[in-house]
Amino acid sequence: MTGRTAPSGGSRPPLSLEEYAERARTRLDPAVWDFIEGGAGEERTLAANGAAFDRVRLSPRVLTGAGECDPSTTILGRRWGAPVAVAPMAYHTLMHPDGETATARAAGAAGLPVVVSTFAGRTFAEIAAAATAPLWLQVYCFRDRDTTRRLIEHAAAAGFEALVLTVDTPRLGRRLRDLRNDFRLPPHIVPANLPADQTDYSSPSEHGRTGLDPALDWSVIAWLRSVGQLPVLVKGVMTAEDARRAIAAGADGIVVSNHGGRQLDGAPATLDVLARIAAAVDGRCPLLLDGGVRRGRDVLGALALGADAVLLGRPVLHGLAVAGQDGAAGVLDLVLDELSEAMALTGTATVAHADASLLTGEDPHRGGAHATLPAAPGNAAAPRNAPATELRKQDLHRSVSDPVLDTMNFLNEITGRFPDVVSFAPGRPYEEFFDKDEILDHIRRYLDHLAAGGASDHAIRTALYQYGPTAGQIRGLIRDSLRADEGIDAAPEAIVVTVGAQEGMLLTLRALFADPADVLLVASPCYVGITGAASLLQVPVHPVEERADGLDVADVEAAVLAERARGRRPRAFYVVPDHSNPSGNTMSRRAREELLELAARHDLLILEDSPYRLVSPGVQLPTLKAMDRARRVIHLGSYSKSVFPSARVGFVVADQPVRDPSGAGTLLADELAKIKSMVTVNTPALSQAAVAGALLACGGRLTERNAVPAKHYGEALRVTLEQLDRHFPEDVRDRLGIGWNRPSGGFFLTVRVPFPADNAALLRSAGDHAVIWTPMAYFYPGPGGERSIRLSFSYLSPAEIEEGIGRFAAFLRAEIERCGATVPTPGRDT
Ligand SMILES: Cc1cc2nc3c(=O)[nH]c(=O)nc-3n(C[C@H](O)[C@H](O)[C@H](O)COP(=O)(O)O)c2cc1C
Repeated sequence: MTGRTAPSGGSRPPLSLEEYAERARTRLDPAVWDFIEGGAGEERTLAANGAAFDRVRLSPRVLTGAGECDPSTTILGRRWGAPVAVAPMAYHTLMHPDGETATARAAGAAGLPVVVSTFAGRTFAEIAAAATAPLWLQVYCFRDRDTTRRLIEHAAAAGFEALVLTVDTPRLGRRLRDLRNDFRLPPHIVPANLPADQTDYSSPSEHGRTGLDPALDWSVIAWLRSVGQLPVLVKGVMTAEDARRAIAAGADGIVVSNHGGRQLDGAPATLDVLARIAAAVDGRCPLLLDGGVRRGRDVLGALALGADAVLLGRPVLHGLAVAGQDGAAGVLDLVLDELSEAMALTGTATVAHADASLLTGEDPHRGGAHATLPAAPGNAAAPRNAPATELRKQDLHRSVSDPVLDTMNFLNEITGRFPDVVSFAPGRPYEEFFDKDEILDHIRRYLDHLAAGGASDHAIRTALYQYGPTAGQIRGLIRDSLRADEGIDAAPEAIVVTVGAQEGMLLTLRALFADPADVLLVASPCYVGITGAASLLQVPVHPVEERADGLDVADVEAAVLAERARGRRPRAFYVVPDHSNPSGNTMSRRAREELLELAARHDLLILEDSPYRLVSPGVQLPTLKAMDRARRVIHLGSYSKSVFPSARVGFVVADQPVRDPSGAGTLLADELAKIKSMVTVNTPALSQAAVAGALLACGGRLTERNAVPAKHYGEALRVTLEQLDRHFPEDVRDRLGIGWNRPSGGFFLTVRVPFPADNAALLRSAGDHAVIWTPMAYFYPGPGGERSIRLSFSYLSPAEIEEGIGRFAAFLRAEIERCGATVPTPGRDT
C-alpha cells in the first residue's frame, strides 16, 4: 500500500482483510452485501472454510539462511508474482462502476492473474486492455452450447490464456439471504459478454436454474478444448476420485472449491480435503484451491498441504467496494505482504520450499490423507483387503515438488497427444549416425587394446565383469583424448568417470557446497540438469541473466558482490561457454579471460560444461579449463553427443588440491570418487568399454571422429537460419518484433517473439500448426524468458527442418495476429 492514498472510510488504510470487509459492509446496500457474503443453506460450509484455515499451525524456523523470500511461481508456463489469483466472481460492477477493469489493473500491478467470470460486468476486450498479468475465463456451460462457444471465442480473441470450467453448479445453491431479500440485480448490472437478448439475468438463482446445463459429464472437457484450444482447468472438485477423473478426461488443472460455501451446504471445507486430493493429483497438473483464504499465511498453509496456488474471492470484492482499483490493490498487497512475512518467519525461501514440514505436529490436517488404494496385484502374502501404503508427496523431499524436476513433462505429454508434429524440442543427436553393429566393434577393440597392453585373460574378464574402480577404468584414454582435442592437460588421477555429466554435476555440487550460505551462480537461462541437481541438494542458486549477445562478465561480478552483501558465499559459477544449451550463445575469448580473472579475484570456482564443442563445425575457442592456470575450473565432460548418449558416460576433471587439517593432501577428484562410491559405485564397465573403443578407433581425436556429424549439425543450423530468414526477411521481422540469434554451432538457437511463449501458446502451436518447441521460460531459475523460444535442430533432417520452420512461421504469424498486430506477408512488403 505504500504511496497509495488510504481508501476512504477510515483514517488509515485497513490493516487486515477483516478490516476491509468491515469497511465494505458499511458502504454497501445490505442486500448486495448479503449477495456477496452469503452462502447456501445454513452456511455451515461457508463457516467451515474459514475455520479450517484458523486451525492451521505453521512452524517458525530460525537461522535458516533463507534470505529474501521469493513468492513468485510458475503456473501453466506463466510466471505469477505470487501463488495467488483472483477467483471468478460475477458482476464486479456491483462493487464499483469500473468493475473487472479495476480488478485487472490492481491484480496486474502485483503480477497476479484474474479468473474472469462468465457473468463479468465489463467486456473481455475492456478487461484485456486493463490487464498486465494473465487472464483466464471461468466458463459456465449453458444449455445453449452456441452461447458458451461464442463466449469462449470472444475471450480467446481477447488473449485469455485458459478456461476454468465451473462444475459444481448444475443448479445454483439455495442462498437463503438472497431468498429472504428477494435479491434482484439493479437494471444497469448486466453480463457484458452474454447476448443482450430477452434473457432475464436479474435473478442469478432463477437464471442459473433455466440457463445452466444440468447434465454435463466429463466429455465437456474435450469439447471445451476443441472450441478454445486453451488449457482447461476444472473448478469445484472436492474428492480425490473426481480429481483422478478430471485428469483422465484431459484437464490441465484442478481447482479444489466448494464455491465459497455457496453450493452444497454441508460439504467439507476445501482445506480439509486438499491433502487427499493433492496425493491423487500427484503433481500431474497444477492444483489450486479457494474458499476462506483471508491472510497471507493462509496461502502458505494451502501450499504446505499440497496446493500450487490459491484463488482469492470475496476479499477482492471488499477492496473494490471500499476504493475501486486502489482498494482491490490494497487487498492484494496486504495478502502478498503477509505471505512474505509468513515465508520469512518460517524460513521458506521460495514457494517450491513450502511443504508439509511447515506444519506443526499438532496440525489437524497433517495426517488427514489416508486414501485407501487397492492392494498390489499378485502379492499373495498380503491380506486380501490390506490398503497399499500410500505416501504423501508433502512428506517427500521438497525437490520432488520443484517444477524444475518436472520441466519436460508437459512437452512429453504434448508430443504424445500430437504425434504428427515436427518437434524442435529435443536436444538429441541425429540418429542416422548410429550403426547397430559398431557398438560391438568398440567393445572388441577395447578388449584387444587391453590384451595388447599385456593384460591377462583373467584381468580382462575382471575388467569387464566385475565391480570396477570407482573413479573409472578408462581415465588414461580420456586423458589422451582431452590432450588431443581440447588442449586440457589433466593427470588420469584428476579424472572421475561418471554416469553422464549429470552425475558429475551432482558429485561436484555435493562436495563443494558444505555450508547453507554457499551459493551457486548460474548463467540464466540455464541447463536444467544443474538447477535440478542444486534443487536435490538444497543448494541455493543465483541466476546471472545472459544478455541477447551472451554473458557479460560484469553481471557475474555484480551477482558475486550482491551475494556477499547478503552474507552468503558465492562458491562456484556454472556455465556452458560454447553453443550454450539453451540459448546457443558462445562466450568470446575475451569474456573467457575476464571470467577467469574474476574467479581469481573473488575466489570463485568455475564449473565448465561444454558438450557441444566436438560436434560443432569449424575451429572452437579454447575451453576454460585449457586456459586455466590456477586450477579454478572444474571441467564436466560428456560423451553423449560425441560418442552416443545411451552409454551414459561422462567425466569430471577435478585437479584441485585438497588439504586436510593434518596437512595431508588429495585431489578433488579423490573426494568426488568417495561420494560416487555411495551413488553409483562405478560407471558400468560395458559402457566405459564401448566409449573406450570409440576413442581408440580415432586415436582419441573425437574431432576427427565427429567431422561428419559436426558438418551435419552445422548444415542443420544453416538450414534453420536460412528458412527463418526466408519466412521473415529482415524488415518484416523488425516490424513484427521477432528476432533470433545466430549461433556458430551446437544444437540450439533462441527466437524472440512479441507474445507470451508459454504452454498455452505451445498447445496452439501443436494443435493448429503441428510444430512444437520449448518455452525458454522453462530454463530460467527465476522470472524471465517469457517471450523467447528454444529451437533445437539437431534431431531433424534438412527436409524436416524446412517443413517445420514453415509450420513454425505460420504459428508465429497466427499468434501475432491473435495479439492484435498486423502480419505482413513475405514478398508483398519486402
Ligand atoms: C459474489 C460471488 C460471485 C461468484 N461468482 C462466481 C462465478 O461467476 N463463477 C464461479 O465459478 N464462481 C463464482 N463464485 C465463487 C468463487 O469463485 C470462489 O469459489 C469463492 O468465492 C472462493 O471463496 P472465498 O470467497 O471464500 O475466497 C462467486 C463467489 C462470490 C462470493
